[in-house]
Formats: sequence, structure tokens, C-alpha cells
Amino acid sequence: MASTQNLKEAAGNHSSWESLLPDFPKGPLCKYRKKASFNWKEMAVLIEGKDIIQFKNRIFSALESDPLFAHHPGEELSREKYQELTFLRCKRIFEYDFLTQQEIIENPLKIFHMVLCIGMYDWSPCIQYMLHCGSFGGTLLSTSERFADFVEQIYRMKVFGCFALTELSHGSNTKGIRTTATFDRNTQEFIINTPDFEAAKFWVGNMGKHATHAVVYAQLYTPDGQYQGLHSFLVQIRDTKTLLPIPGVMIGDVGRKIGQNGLDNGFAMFHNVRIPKENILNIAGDVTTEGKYSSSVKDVKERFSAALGSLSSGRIAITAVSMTNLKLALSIAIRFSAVRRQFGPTDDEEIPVLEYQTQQWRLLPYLAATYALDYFCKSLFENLAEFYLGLLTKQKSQRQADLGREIHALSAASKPLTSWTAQQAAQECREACGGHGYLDMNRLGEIRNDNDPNCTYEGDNNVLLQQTSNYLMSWMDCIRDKVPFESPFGTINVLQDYHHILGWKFKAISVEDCMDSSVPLAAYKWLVCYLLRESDLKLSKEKQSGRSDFEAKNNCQVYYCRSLAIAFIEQTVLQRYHDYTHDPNIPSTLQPVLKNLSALYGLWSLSKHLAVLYQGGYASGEQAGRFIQNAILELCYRLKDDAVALVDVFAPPDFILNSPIGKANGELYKNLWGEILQGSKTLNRPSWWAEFCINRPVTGRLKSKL
Ligand SMILES: CCCCCCCCCCCCCCCCCCCCC/C=C/C(=O)SCCNC(=O)CCNC(=O)[C@H](O)C(C)(C)COP(=O)(O)OP(=O)(O)OC[C@H]1O[C@@H](n2cnc3c(N)ncnc32)[C@H](O)[C@@H]1OP(=O)(O)O
Ligand SMILES: Cc1cc2nc3c(=O)[nH]c(=O)nc-3n(C[C@H](O)[C@H](O)[C@H](O)COP(=O)(O)OP(=O)(O)OC[C@H]3O[C@@H](n4cnc5c(N)ncnc54)[C@H](O)[C@@H]3O)c2cc1C
Repeated sequence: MASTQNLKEAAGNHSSWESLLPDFPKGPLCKYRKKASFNWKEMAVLIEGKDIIQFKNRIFSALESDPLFAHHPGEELSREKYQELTFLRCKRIFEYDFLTQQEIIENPLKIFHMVLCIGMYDWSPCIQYMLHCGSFGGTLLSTSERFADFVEQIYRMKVFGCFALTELSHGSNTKGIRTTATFDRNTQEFIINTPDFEAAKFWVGNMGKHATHAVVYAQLYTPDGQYQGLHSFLVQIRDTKTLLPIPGVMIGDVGRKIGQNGLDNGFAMFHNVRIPKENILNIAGDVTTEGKYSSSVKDVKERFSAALGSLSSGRIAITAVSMTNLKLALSIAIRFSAVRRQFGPTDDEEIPVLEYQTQQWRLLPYLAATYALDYFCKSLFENLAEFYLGLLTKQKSQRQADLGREIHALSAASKPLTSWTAQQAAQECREACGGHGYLDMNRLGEIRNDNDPNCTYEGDNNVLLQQTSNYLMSWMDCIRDKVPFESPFGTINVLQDYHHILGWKFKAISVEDCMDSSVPLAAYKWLVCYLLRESDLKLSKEKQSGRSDFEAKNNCQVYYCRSLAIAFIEQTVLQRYHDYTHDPNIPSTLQPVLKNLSALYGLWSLSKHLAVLYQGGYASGEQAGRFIQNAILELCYRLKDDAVALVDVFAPPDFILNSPIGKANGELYKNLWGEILQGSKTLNRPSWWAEFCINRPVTGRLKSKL
């Protein structure tokens, strides 16, 4: 549903938008801006609302005016300097204190807008901040009152935190974690121990150089020798006054990475480190002074879910981080494509590369995906806020448990969908900008490399998809027995009509028929039901042929459960975006372009499943596939004149985007040339000039004499 406030503001008087969203400088992009079918300012107000636009402007201009955030063209920072700068910038975010408690309560979505604005500038300080306040602080905040005083210290940056789950030899398999926490009744302490280097905590963001405290996951043992499963503990790892390691802790940095090098990812080994009894995060279980394990959650599996519950918010955060990378990459590539000219119908008339069908087809579906995923991220965050509120207020209802399961299933698939889409888009945008896309200063390489770990951390994408398909498969009994069911956010309610939907067929009889997202949406509903049925049948067959549960599940992933999870999340994103774009309250000036985006996202995503649509009998004959392909091309064509205005809606200011070829004035060559000449060493003779001019090689001097 469209926000009523945003609808009112979009319908309000145009002059009030002007101060919020100043016009772009005149230049080569004006040609496309004039051709747009809608007013980009009206769209921005509809999508974000004035309050958020003002809030984002406040953050962007604070960064732009602050020398600590100044860009230094042509300068290459060492890793150590970059880590230092990242920390100083993170500290500065605390000094700005952009959000008051009251603002957060009034609109929790502002937390994500704030961190994403900083991430648009550079992901390293943003992720450092999120790890400290979100993964570390958020986990303690939602645990119990016991940590209230400590949480105060987190948000005042008196301590600095990290989240230590992964070990050198175990990441995805969290049950395989080997760090131990053994309760000592005599001293009322837990003893944290790393059995050997393969069980060292590894990859932990902030741990490498500066975190003082960690949430450490470990296997809990009570004095009776009983193993109580995976739990988390608050452990001090460095002295807050000296940043030297606490006795018994060996910590270090894992080394240079493919991206995000401002962040210090680290490792740690604990040699019988003692922590107070109160430092267990008593989310699902606790230990009494006598050393007995106590838990209100009787089921071991449920305790395990609760111990890992805080990962869902991280996965949702990463969904939003990836979607933001789409915005950055597309802003650059579309502005470039609208100005860059190659070839033309006549020798003296070259046309912008955006006019080529191939360029449109390579970029515009990602633009549509950005709009759909942006809307989805916000709705998912609202779902998370509802779940989080329940956690904070200690709800123990069945609904709260169901919310947790659904949030887990959604976040475990939305992270893969969005991070992979951004990964592919970043590469496509890089190539779409030709050689200039490969220049580091144009930022597409940085966006691609910084986005890359989104596919791995907070859970490897392929592993996470199994969680979503497990959740979907868990409804099969209800479906078979025709027992009514529903989920709190309604995302699985489509399965209520499972038997009926399986009988559906592709019905469109022309390309024009396909130009609305209702067509791909219907196909997706069928696809989800079909893949669910096929996955269930495959699993039964595997079991009937004598395979163990482990083997059977394993043999059902490719083409079955994995595809099911992807189809489900794409269908969910599309359903929400379709409902939004078809809301009768959306201004008529904006609805046509929004509907085109929705249709393009739906058809383009669906086109990757064409083989299954035919295989399962939903589509037959040549026409269905042809209609879908032609509709995609027609939508790309219809959207190409809107493309520049559509990126104007979400592109951050030039200072933040920091890409000469992506600047809002569209002065592609002037911007690029200017930036190159600003490099402090661009025109210098190399410092090693004498190696050529004086120390000439003696040809063949080192040739083998054998
Ligand atoms: C009012 C105000 C509201 C405001 C809200 C504000 C919110 C603020 C919070 C903001 C938070 C921001 C956070 C920012 C984070 C930014 C991060 C950016 C940087 C990232 C840095 C990276 C960090 C990391 O990588 S940390 C390490 C991550 N590691 C992993 O993710 C490991 C992956 N593996 C696993 O999670 C598991 O082992 C898994 C899922 C693969 C399961 O393995 P299994 O052994 O096969 O277990 P299984 O049998 O499948 O599961 C048993 C049972 O448990 C359920 N389960 C599992 N996980 C969860 C979960 N997270 N939630 C719920 N339930 C879960 C599973 O479904 C099973 O259930 P049943 O099927 O019912 O039996
Ligand atoms: C930049 C970065 C920052 C990180 N920050 C943190 C942090 O702050 N805290 C923290 O605790 N961790 C952190 N991590 C670790 C991260 O969470 C793990 O890397 C991630 O969970 C994946 O685990 P893994 O590396 O052990 O991969 P593995 O689990 O070893 O996976 C290797 C491959 O095997 C495949 N695979 C594994 N199991 C299965 C299966 N059952 N079925 C099919 N395929 C399978 C995977 O798909 C993958 O392709 C970070 C990682 C990176 C890269």
C-alpha cells in the first residue's frame, strides 16, 4: 500500500518540492530529462516523503561539508590509513548523532535511511557502524534488561563491539562451532576456550584492530558435563584504555580482502578466558548459581532458532545494502549511456548508446528491479520492526513465533535475491560504460567489490535459500490434508489455492496483454506451487529409494528446492510491488511509469524460468515465450526516455556518488578530464625514470647458457 502521507505530499503544491529537491544543472542530460513522462520530484516525494528527503539531505550535506569526508582524487591510501580513516568517520557518525530516540520511535525506518546514506558514500564506515550498533548492540538490546547499562555504553561509543560467530573451519554450519563456554560453579564464571586454531573466531568485522568487546558464540557446558547447545556470551577482548588484548585473548587482522578494506576483519583465540555469569546472553537459556541449565524454551530446535534469531535483522540490512548498490551502479551507467555516443544511422550523426536495444535490455530491467526491491526492502523492514517490537516487549505468543519463522524465511531469500541482482548489475553497468567503466575513479569496481561479500556474510546465499525452501515445504502437510493455514505477513497465503493454481495456464493472447504485471504474477503463483509440488515429489522419491534424510534433502536442491526459494521470493517482491503500483490512490501522473516498471521487473525475472514454465505445461507453443520476450523489449523501449529521470529520483548528490561519468550535469568528458588532471601525479615523470634512461638492459644477459 502507498503511504497516505507520501500520497498527500506528492499531490501537494509543486513549489514546496523545489527547496527540497533543487533542479539539476543544465547540460547534455537535459535532452532526456525533457522527454520524461513524469516529474521526478513528484516521484521522489511519493516514494520517500518530504520528511525522509529532508533527513537524507541533512546527512548528505553534513558529509559534504566535513573535511574528514573529503575526496582526494588520485590519492591511494594504504590499508592501515584507510582503516584509520574509516574508524574516524565512524566516530564522526556518533558525533553527528543524526537521529534522536524520539525520531526512531516515530519512524524506525529512519535508522536504515541513515546507514544507507552513509553507505552510499562508503560501505566501510557504514558497516563498521552497523556491526557495532546493530549486530552487537541490537543483539544485546533485544536480549534482556540485564544488558541495559552496557547498551548505554555501546551507543555512547565507550566500548566498541563485534559479532563473533564464524570460526576458521566453520561458517555455515553453526552447530559445528567448537569454541566452548564451561560454567565454573565455584567462581560463578564462564570459561571461554578455543580448543585449537581451526576453532579460532575468524572473519569478524571490527575485531582485527579495534573492537573491545565481542558477542561470542560458543557451545555451552554445565558443571554436570552436560552439553547445552549453542549460546552467545559477551566477552571483553581488548582493554578500553589501551586497545591491547585482554590476557588470554590472541587477536589479529585477517589481511587484505577483495573489497571493504577500510574494515578490520579479525580473528581471535581464547585461552580459558573467564567472564562473569551474567555475561551469557540469556535469550533462550540461562544457568543458575548452582550450575543448572534453565530455559523457558523446551524444544532444542527452538532454542537454536532463538540463539540465531538476531541474524535475520542483519540479512534484512544486507538486502537493503545490496539494493542501494543497485541505485549507485545504475545512476552511473544510465547517465553515462544517455550521453555517450557511438555510431549512428548516418556518418555524421552519432546516437547515445542508450538508444540501442541491447543497451536498454542490459540496463533497464535492473532499473525496474531497483524500484521493486526498494519498495520491498521498506516493507520488509516494517515487518522486521513488528517482529523486533515483539522481541523487545518479550512477547511469547504463537504469533510472535510465527513472525520469527516467516521473517527468517523471507530474509534468507531476500538477501540472496538482492545481493545477486546487485552483483550482476554492477558487472553489467561496468561493461555498459565500456572502458571508462573500468577506471577506478568512476567507482563501478568499488561498488562491485564492496557488494560481493553481501552474497556470503550473514549466511552464504546458497545455504540460506535452503532455509526458505524448508519453510515452504513445511506447509505441505497442511496443503495435502486441506487444513486451513496462513502466515502473519501473508506471504505463504498463495499456497492456500495450491490445488486450484496448479491447473492454471498462460492466457495472454498478445504482446499488449503481457504489458501488465498481473501476467507475470499469475505465472509466478503457478511456478511456486509447481516447484513446491515437484520438490515434495522428488524428496519422497529420494526417501523411497532408501536415501537418508540428509542425502535426500541434498539431492533435491538444484532445479527443485533452490529454484523454489528463488521463485517464492521473486513472487513475493512482485506481489508487493504490483499491489503498490496498482493502488488507485497513486497519482495518475506517475502510475503509468510505475506500472511499466512493475511489468518489466516481473516479466524479466520470469523470463529466467521460461524452461520450467514450458516443462510443467503452464506455457505451450511458440507464442507464449515470444510474447514475453517482445513485451520485455517493448517495455524497455517505453522506459528508455524515462530512464534518466528515474535515476534522478534515487541518485545521491554528486559528492556522494563520486563518479565523474555519473555526475548529474552529464558533462561526461569535462568531468572525467577534470578529475584525471586533478590527480597529484598524473603528469609526473615516474620516480623510476632512470631504470630506462640510465640503467639500460643488456639483452640476453640472463639467458641460460645450458
Ligand atoms: C521498534 C524499533 C524497531 C527497530 C528495529 C531495528 C532493528 C535494528 C537492528 C538492526 C540490525 C542491523 C544489523 C546490521 C547488520 C549489518 C551487517 C553488515 C555486515 C555483515 C558482517 C557479517 C557478519 C556475519 O557474517 S555474522 C555470521 C553469520 N553467519 C551465518 O549467518 C551462518 C549461517 N548459518 C546459519 O545461520 C545456520 O546454521 C543455518 C541457517 C544454515 C541452519 O543450519 P542447520 O544446522 O542446518 O539447522 P536447521 O536444522 O536448518 O535449523 C534448525 C531450526 O532453526 C531455524 N533457524 C535457523 N536460523 C534461524 C533464524 N535466524 N531465525 C529463526 N529460525 C532460525 C530453522 O528454520 C530450523 O527451524 P525448523 O525448520 O522449524 O526446525
Ligand atoms: C567480508 C566478510 C565479513 C564477515 N564478517 C563476519 C562477522 O563479522 N562475524 C562473523 O561471525 N562472520 C563473519 N563473516 C563470515 C561469514 O558469515 C561466513 O563466511 C559465511 O557465513 C559463510 O561461511 P563459510 O565462509 O564458512 O563458507 P562455507 O560454509 O565453508 O561455504 C563454502 C561453500 O560451500 C557451500 N556449502 C556449504 N554448506 C553447504 C550445503 N549444506 N549445501 C550446499 N552447499 C553448501 C557454500 O554455498 C559455499 O559455496 C564474514 C565474511 C566475510 C567475507
